[in-house]
Amino acid sequence: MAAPTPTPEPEHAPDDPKAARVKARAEAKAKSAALADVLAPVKTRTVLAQFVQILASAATVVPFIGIVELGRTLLAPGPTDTGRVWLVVWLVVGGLAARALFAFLALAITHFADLDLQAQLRIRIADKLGRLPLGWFSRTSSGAVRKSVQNDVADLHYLVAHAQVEATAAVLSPIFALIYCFILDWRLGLLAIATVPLYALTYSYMARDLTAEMEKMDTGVARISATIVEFIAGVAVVKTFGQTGKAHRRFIDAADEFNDDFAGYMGPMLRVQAITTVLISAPLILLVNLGVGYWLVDKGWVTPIELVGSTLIAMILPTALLTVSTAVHTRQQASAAALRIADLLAEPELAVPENPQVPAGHDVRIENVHFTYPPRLGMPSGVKALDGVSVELAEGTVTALVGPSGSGKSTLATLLPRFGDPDSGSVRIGGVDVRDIAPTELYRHVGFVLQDVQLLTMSVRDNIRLGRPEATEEQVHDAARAARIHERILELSDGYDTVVGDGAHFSGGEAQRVSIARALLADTPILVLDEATAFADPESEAQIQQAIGALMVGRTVLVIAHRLGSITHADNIVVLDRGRVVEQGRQDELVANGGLYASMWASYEAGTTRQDEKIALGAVGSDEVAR
Ligand SMILES: Nc1ncnc2c1ncn2[C@@H]1O[C@H](COP(=O)(O)OP(=O)(O)OP(=O)(O)O)[C@@H](O)[C@H]1O
Repeated sequence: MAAPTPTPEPEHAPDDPKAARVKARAEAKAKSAALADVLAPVKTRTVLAQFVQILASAATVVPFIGIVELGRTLLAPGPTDTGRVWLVVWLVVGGLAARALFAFLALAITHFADLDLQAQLRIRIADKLGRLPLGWFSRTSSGAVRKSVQNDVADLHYLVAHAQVEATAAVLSPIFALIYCFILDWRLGLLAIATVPLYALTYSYMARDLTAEMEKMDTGVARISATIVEFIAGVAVVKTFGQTGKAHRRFIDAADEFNDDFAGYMGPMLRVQAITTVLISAPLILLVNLGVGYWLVDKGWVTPIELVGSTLIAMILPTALLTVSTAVHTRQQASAAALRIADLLAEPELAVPENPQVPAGHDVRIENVHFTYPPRLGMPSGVKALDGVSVELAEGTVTALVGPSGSGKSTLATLLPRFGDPDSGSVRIGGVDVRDIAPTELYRHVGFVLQDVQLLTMSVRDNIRLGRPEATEEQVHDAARAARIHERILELSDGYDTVVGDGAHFSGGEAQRVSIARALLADTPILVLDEATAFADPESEAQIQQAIGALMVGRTVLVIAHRLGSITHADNIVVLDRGRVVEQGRQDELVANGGLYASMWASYEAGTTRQDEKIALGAVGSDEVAR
């Protein structure tokens, strides 16, 4: 009898308040730790600024003392003691000046600290991006990366430059002033803060669930940012195919979701603010202080001038409390930003070998490789792309990877230049595991020309000699000639000096030939090639094929083949299906085998014949031919 299949545990126990609380606590702890880690480089300076702000806050109380002392002197019976009046006036002026000076100093310290921190973080992030595996970039949207580098780093500004100093001022200035109130009379001290406990209790009770709402809102902003970048990147295709409505949908969905999250946060937040602000509003404080204060004066426990002094102090409390709550809010926002930065900084880097080795030869041996893409939004379990693949590439031979879409061709090919490392199994070049080869050494051995051609905003010449900056003009021209792009470059306004994107606008096929020239010049003995010619017209395609032909000579080549016609002479054809090698061999062997390749070949030939017939009848345009 078959064993009963255990019921899988649900990933999240829904609506379990205890689990939710534990999770929330763990997240809050992670955020605090992330924030502390990100802010560590400026900690000493922010503490120093807070100390300076303590002095400024202490000076805040001097004008209040001055007012009471002035009142006492002026209202004292007999002639006015002008000497004492002047003394008090100078004291007040001195107090105000000291407060302004210390407050300025504190903010200057934090602003300079913030400038340094932003620069350091951007450098750390850029450095990190340089050490992440190339595969990370294809998994992560450029919108999310931009948000980390720009918005998240900038979100820390208010926290570092303002919030900590302002919160210190907001807490300590009233405390110093209140101490003075209590010195005047303990009843006046209590009266000044009479409405604060009510405010604090109401606020914390009403705002207890808002943190989660704010996080949702933050995630929403990241999602909108990512969809905008994706939408803009693909806008030409979208417009051409009249799919504006569909393509908008992802953005609209993200925006709608954000609207809901925003309303979910702002609605309760406004309610909290409206109710709690009344409890610390100036009229209510004035009413309580003057009403009860009149009674204290009437009883003879305090003098009217003391009541005026303490009432003025009570009036600064609302501003102070609002500053504190803004600082708390900013801290939450900055914590979320810090967590994203910390997450990015904690992404696993491409492991750099401690004792790097140099490959002895240029054969490639892929042994029992398994590879699973990490889980991501909407795909919690990850995708197993390679399932025990073994392939050997003899030195100087051409190996073609074929197989249905999604069979793992790109994943396998990009393991050679370490876009990612396999979960198990190994990729060896010249007998050395690619993980034991220093990255710079590896890229001297392995070059790649992929579908997504990246030309940088620099001169065409610099684009071509990216992998070999010391190349001479002649070598650059030779590579461009071999890649069938030299003539086209000479037609540009400034020839090889033309800057890509400014004066040089290449078609897809031309850009591909520039990247082939780049690979030719880099002259790596091993080459990973994606021979997609999707954008090319027949003439351009023929040129690309010639360029690729030039590129393949004398190298160990792994080519991802999309059109079987171009790889019939490959030394080995590896057929992948669902992450496994289902057959391999030469073209004639595989066709004779009658397996997956044979059926792919049959439909390829049938397609080509149909295309030829259509061309003969004049029924297709040139771009259709290219497809
Ligand atoms: N970045 C990624 N994150 C998650 N899954 C991925 C990622 N890239 C590819 N996959 C999945 O891994 C599997 C293999 O994909 P891969 O791109 O290697 O196949 P392919 O044969 O090159 O496909 P195609 O011919 O369409 O380019 C597919 O199921 C694919 O959906």
